Amino acid sequence: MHSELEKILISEEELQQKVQEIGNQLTKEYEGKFPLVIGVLKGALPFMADVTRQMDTHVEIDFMDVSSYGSGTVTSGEVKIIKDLDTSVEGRDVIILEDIIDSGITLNYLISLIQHRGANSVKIVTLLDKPSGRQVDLVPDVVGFTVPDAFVVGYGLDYSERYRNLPYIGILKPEIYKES
Ligand SMILES: O=P(O)(O)OC[C@H]1O[C@H](OP(=O)(O)OP(=O)(O)O)[C@H](O)[C@@H]1O
Ligand code: HPA
Ligand SMILES: [Mg+2]
Repeated sequence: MHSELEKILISEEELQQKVQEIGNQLTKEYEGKFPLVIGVLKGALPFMADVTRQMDTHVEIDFMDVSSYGSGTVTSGEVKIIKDLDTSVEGRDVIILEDIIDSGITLNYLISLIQHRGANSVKIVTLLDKPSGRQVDLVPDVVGFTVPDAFVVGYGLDYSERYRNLPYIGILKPEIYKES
């Protein structure tokens, strides 16, 4: 385990097992369709790479980069679009893939945007859900794991742009983010 972690919350094996289950579920739900899978950068990158490879249907992929955290552990409450989609969502069956829903502010914004642009359907799939952080009313359609009220890192999730490359999810030692 990385020395700056308090503990491992979800192992690499548990992640891979869950990703496979979610991929199978999406394969069944979108059979015969051509969903547009939107990954929310940067955190959703490993989850998106793994889950789309478990989907046995045609999929189109695209990315949005939005940010509300800056480099800290508390949301600014303001969502900025850093990179917009290349694809039109009009009439499409959209699947949004997220690494974590915490306050819900990022996804709340994205769902409204994509609905407003005329998507046929929008499904929210998140690897992690942290309900204790919620500031807006938002219930995802698919949740991999519910996590406690702690700052988690790994498998795409960062603190100050570090730890995204860990193959598991861990809880960061509080002294690491209290230092800065
Ligand atoms: O529910 P919320 O409180 O809005 O938090 C969740 C969002 O925050 C993180 O992204 P961040 O803005 O830190 O960008 P990153 O993915 O590039 O790390 C995370 O990846 C989610 O997208
Ligand atoms: O717990 C978290 N970890 C990393 N990024 C995050 N963005 C929102 N919550 C978190
Ligand atoms: Mg982040």
